[in-house]
Amino acid sequence: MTEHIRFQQTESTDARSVSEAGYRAAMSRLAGAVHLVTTDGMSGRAGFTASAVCSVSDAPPTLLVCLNRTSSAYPVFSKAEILCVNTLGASQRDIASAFGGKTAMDERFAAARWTRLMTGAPVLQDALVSFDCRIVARMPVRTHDVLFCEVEAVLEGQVEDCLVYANRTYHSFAQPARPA
Ligand SMILES: NC(=O)C1=CN([C@@H]2O[C@H](COP(=O)(O)OP(=O)(O)OC[C@H]3O[C@@H](n4cnc5c(N)ncnc54)[C@H](O)[C@@H]3O)[C@@H](O)[C@H]2O)C=CC1
Ligand SMILES: Cc1cc2nc3c(=O)[nH]c(=O)nc-3n(C[C@H](O)[C@H](O)[C@H](O)COP(=O)(O)O)c2cc1C
Repeated sequence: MTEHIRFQQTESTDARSVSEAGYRAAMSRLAGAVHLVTTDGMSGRAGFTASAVCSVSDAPPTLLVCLNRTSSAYPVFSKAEILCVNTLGASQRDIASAFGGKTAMDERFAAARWTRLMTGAPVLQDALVSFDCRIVARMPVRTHDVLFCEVEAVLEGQVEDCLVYANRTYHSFAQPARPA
């Protein structure tokens, strides 16, 4: 059962010093990993490209995903109990674009090959790493829902360069070798 957490909205002031466009321009300077967030089940199949993904806790392993409520994927995710966060490698920017909006859901999923782990959520074959999750809590914050997800299984793919999103474009980042 998903826990619904209430967010205390603070009073908005009319005289905002930072505009939406100014905030987005500032955020575009941050480099981040690119993920496909996917789900499948009674509520349907859906997926979207996401950069707003963050580790919350390692005990139990928990991450969060921020999903805009205007997204075409939202109606499905609002009822979903499971999801998979598939972190992309540098060779997967076409899949990132397909899931980045304005493409029909069936067409998005046809652009890649899929498998499953524990929960039944779609796991992208050849992802850099996939986190198979159960959604344990939701918090609506402003325009987005924050989904808190407990990680039930992890699949690490072949080591390749990471896909990075920065300055509104995709880049490759060489995965440093792991210390012995
Ligand atoms: N967190 C989110 O919801 C994100 C949404 N996007 C969406 O993808 C599309 C392409 O974006 P860009 O080419 O990067 O240009 P952009 O100027 O729309 O976004 C620049 C940066 O601002 C942030 N951002 C953008 N829209 C946001 C939103 N609605 N809520 C919170 N943060 C947001 C992200 O960090 C993004 O990398 C846009 O429609 C954008 O809204 C992109 C990145 C993150
Ligand atoms: C690089 C990138 C990162 C994105 N990150 C997020 C995100 O973290 N959360 C989100 O709700 N939308 C994010 N989006 C936007 C969604 O992928 C996209 O809007 C979504 O697929 C909905 O589009 P649609 O309504 O046409 O389906 C991102 C888009 C791109 C290109």
